[in-house]
Amino acid sequence: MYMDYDASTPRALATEAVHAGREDLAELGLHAPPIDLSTTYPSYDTRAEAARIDEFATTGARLDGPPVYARLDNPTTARFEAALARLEGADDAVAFASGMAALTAVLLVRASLGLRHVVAVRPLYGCSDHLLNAGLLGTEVTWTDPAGVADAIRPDTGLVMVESPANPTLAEVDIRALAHACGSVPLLVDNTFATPVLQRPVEEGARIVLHSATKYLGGHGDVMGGVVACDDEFARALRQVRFATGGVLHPLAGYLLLRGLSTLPVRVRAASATAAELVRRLATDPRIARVHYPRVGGAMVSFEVYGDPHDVIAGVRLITPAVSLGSVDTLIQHPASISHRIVAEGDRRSAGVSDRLLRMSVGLEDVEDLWRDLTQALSAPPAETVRAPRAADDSAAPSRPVGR
Ligand code: MET
Repeated sequence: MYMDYDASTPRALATEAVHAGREDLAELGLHAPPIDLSTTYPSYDTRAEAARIDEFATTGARLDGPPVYARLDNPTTARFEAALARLEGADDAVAFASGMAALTAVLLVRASLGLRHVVAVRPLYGCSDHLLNAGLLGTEVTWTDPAGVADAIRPDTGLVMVESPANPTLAEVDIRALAHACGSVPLLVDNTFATPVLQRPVEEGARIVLHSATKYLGGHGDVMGGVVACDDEFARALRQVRFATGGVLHPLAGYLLLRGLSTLPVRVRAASATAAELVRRLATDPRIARVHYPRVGGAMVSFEVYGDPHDVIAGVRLITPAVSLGSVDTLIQHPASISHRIVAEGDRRSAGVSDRLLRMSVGLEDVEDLWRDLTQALSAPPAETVRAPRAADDSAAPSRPVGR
């Protein structure tokens, strides 16, 4: 299985993005990474397989040779994991079926050690907030601000969790200071919005970096996945949980995510430049009450409108009104209605997620086209009708307005 890397020759992020996880391809006589769709792997030596299964159950270490069964490991996904770990400056990475499956595995690793208490800073992505707050996995959460983290830590605290820049307000924390405040408790940073192009939390003392790979890592809105970059010890524990609970990434998704990484630096930089220009224009627009944009930069922009945010969503024509982010095209959504709907209203508001807040994921379109669409949507009269979605096989039919 692929894992070769000579750490004595450090390379720039842009170089790693196109080469990490692929170093053996030329020797294999390949250019594109191979996709291994096997669910099982043959062996004529059952005693040897039993020994390998024992080894995995004991250590969680990646096996030499074929993975026995696809729930243990996959060579295509392993390339993506190796590449993402390299970009994040981590020892290793473990991929999952979604970001929520990845967060679940992290919580289970800690809970299995009896460390069921989590300290977390709001806002987090709405479903992360819900997973912690509802205690679905037997965990208990204490919400605090960054300054309160050290005091909130208890003997049974297994994790401190933050998202920076946070979904959807783009609030940031000082990761280095927070890692210091955590002491020996692992700090998890959700780095989905910044990506390793703009921020590498491991270098600032975080032990665990979480991504919804569905977003910038995939980059094209066509693959769902999650990944955790961390040290070797934590990665082994995550692999054991992944084997036991089954939230594996499909190898085709592993292939697409590896391909996505190769353009990650250019996509993030180009979209960030456009986002920064839109922020400049929004900041002086009289229809906008407040613009949120993080110091670290990036392609996410949030803003509060004086008017009805639902009218803006109904008014866009080039920009796609949809949840999610990190794709090549620009998306806009209303967090209080969608991404953070599951968070109780009071918790949402106290975390700074106002009902007038809109969250935009800036894509790779021309900035003037985006500005034209945004500015006409901001001026749109109150929407009395909404467009019905068109069926895929119905493209010739006119869209039918539907009463609200
Ligand atoms: C199911 S709603 C959210 C999807 C995604 N995590 C987002 O924040 O847009």
